Amino acid sequence: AAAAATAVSAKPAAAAPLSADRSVVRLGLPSKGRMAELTLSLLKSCQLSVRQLNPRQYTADIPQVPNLEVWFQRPTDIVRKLCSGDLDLGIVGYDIISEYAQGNDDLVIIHDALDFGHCRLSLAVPKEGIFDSINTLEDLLNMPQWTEERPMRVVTGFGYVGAKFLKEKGFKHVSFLAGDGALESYPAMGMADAIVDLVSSGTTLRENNLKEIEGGVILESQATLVASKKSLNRREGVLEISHEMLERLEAHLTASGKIMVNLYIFLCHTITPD
Ligand SMILES: Nc1ncnc2c1ncn2[C@@H]1O[C@H](COP(=O)(O)OP(=O)(O)OP(=O)(O)O)[C@@H](O)[C@H]1O
Ligand SMILES: O=P(O)(O)OC[C@H]1O[C@H](OP(=O)(O)OP(=O)(O)O)[C@H](O)[C@@H]1O
Repeated sequence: AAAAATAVSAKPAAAAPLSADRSVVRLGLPSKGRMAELTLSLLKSCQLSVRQLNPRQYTADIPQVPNLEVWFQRPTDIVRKLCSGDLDLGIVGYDIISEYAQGNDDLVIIHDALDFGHCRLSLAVPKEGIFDSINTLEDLLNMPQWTEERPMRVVTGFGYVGAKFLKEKGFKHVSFLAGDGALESYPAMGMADAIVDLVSSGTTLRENNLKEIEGGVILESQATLVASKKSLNRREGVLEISHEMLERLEAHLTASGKIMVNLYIFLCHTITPD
């Protein structure tokens, strides 16, 4: 068990050397969860239909793009595998990149607004009790309740960005508890004072008697196309495939009235050395 524990690190994978024994380009797509189907339908709208022979297989292809392998992975693993050099491109939410790449500068977002998976990562507290008159981050920061012995207990699946945000905002007495889901239940169970979680419609917060506070949005997220800079610079075909995907995404999103926010591109000359 000790050996296993040392093999698993909370830190992002260090930028790995590019594996030379692979000539095919790899794109990671979400294998399940709310992003999975939306990703496939966006690609389909861009005439980039993914062909998966068997729904239990994790690999597929896009006939219009030769030399590209699609790998279905959990979003967190897409980011980890981009960092380790085992994927070259991926489609994932910006929230997941922020949390799991942890500033790894090998990752580059080449399209930051694919127009689905919109949500925000937000700090929320109970509507009532000691939080009755707490409406801003400053109110929360100035609450006398938080001390070294009794810190504000925050439950989240976003320990890295959550802690970074609160530290930057001047919170000193905070402890974090990791949770995977149904985080909105923790305050009512007496296990946490606040939560840092994704919010979209706000219904889940409301139904659990929680509220967001002014200044408490940590980040805004939607689906993005992300690449390994090393792959873009050095693996044959990655730049061309990125270009092709971006052109098709741009054509589709522009036709549906969306503005391209960040065509990182292009690309050809602007990728900085890794
Ligand atoms: N309520 C929401 N509305 C819109 N997009 C969301 C919402 N919640 C999450 N997302 C986006 O969808 C992504 C995947 O969320 P989802 O809950 O499906 O995760 P998952 O891959 O099934 O993992 P897990 O089940 O472990 O949470 C998130 O990283 C985020 O970018
Ligand atoms: O603002 P809303 O539209 O209500 O959406 C917010 C909820 O959506 C996500 O949970 P999800 O449905 O993925 O379930 P989970 O709690 O198991 O992660 C998120 O973690 C919130 O709980």
